[in-house]
Amino acid sequence: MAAVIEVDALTKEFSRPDVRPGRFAGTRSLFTRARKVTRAVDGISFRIDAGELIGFLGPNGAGKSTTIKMLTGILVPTSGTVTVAGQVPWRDRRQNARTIGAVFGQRTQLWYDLPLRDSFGIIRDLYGMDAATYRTRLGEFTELLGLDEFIDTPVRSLSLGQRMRGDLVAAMLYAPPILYLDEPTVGLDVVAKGKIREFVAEINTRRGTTVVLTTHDMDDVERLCRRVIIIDHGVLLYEGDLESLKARYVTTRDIVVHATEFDLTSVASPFAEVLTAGPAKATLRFAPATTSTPKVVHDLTSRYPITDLSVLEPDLEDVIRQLYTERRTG
Ligand SMILES: Nc1ncnc2c1ncn2[C@@H]1O[C@H](COP(=O)(O)OP(=O)(O)OP(=O)(O)O)[C@@H](O)[C@H]1O
Repeated sequence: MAAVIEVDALTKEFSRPDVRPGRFAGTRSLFTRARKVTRAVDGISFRIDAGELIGFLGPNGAGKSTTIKMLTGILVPTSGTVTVAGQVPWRDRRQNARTIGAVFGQRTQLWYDLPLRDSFGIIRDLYGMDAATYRTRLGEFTELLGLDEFIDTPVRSLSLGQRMRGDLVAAMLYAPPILYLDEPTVGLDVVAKGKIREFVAEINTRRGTTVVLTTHDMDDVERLCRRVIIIDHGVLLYEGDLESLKARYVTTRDIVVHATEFDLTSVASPFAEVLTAGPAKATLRFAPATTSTPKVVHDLTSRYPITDLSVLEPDLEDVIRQLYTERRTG
């Protein structure tokens, strides 16, 4: 696969006058040249292939928005390079605007007083779309996202979930090959979240749109992303498969067994440690690095009349927390 986004040693510093508290606090900055520099992004490099749906993660203040702003051409880097579909985003802004779509969860790009339908019409004209393509695409998106009920309602009267769906359509109408989504499900109910996830998965698989998804919602990540980039304090912590990340940080797995006609209180296994054991249910822990799941399952089911069994999935939130902690203390 060819890389569609290439980021190399990317750095962004923000600098502002350093006003210190004191007797002349208010006037000090007029007379000194002292400036306070924040390095929001600190030399990160990564590649995103065409057609990927990648999670871009990090705690608050990690530098995610600053990075996305450089990828979309809103901010100019202090140093380092970015190419998006062969262009330098802040230099080729006009061309870049056709290459990318962007949705920022916290604010809308739609016209507040207009119904969605009129906003979409403006986008059609801005991007010079032909009538047939526009009609087909809008029809397809309307159906996917269930826009019918509110497409003629002014944006200011829409609920957050409805508005988000409108924003997604607006970003995808002209079929940009790359879509940036910044917290697209924040504050939404389960139904609206589900619709948005379905839409994102659909455009990624069916149209091959490359999607860069920033989110604090680990459900979004689990459901949508195979690969993730994780940053903290402007530094790259991880770039790779979600599964490998879990494998690296999850050193133990828990298995829960149930029995209806047998007392599990004294359950034991040479391959796992018993965490809790009651008459009908027991939880055991094993190390996947040395013992395979089938081995533990086979051992338990061959020796006990087990009626139900489940291996607990590692919690992504725990994995990521561990990654942040390791970096801060290590
Ligand atoms: N215009 C600016 N001027 C000064 N500092 C800034 C500016 N924009 C961002 N920062 C600082 O840069 C750092 C990274 O901010 P950024 O918004 O990129 O983080 P984030 O990962 O998007 O966080 P969140 O998840 O909270 O949105 C923060 O310390 C922030 O205060």
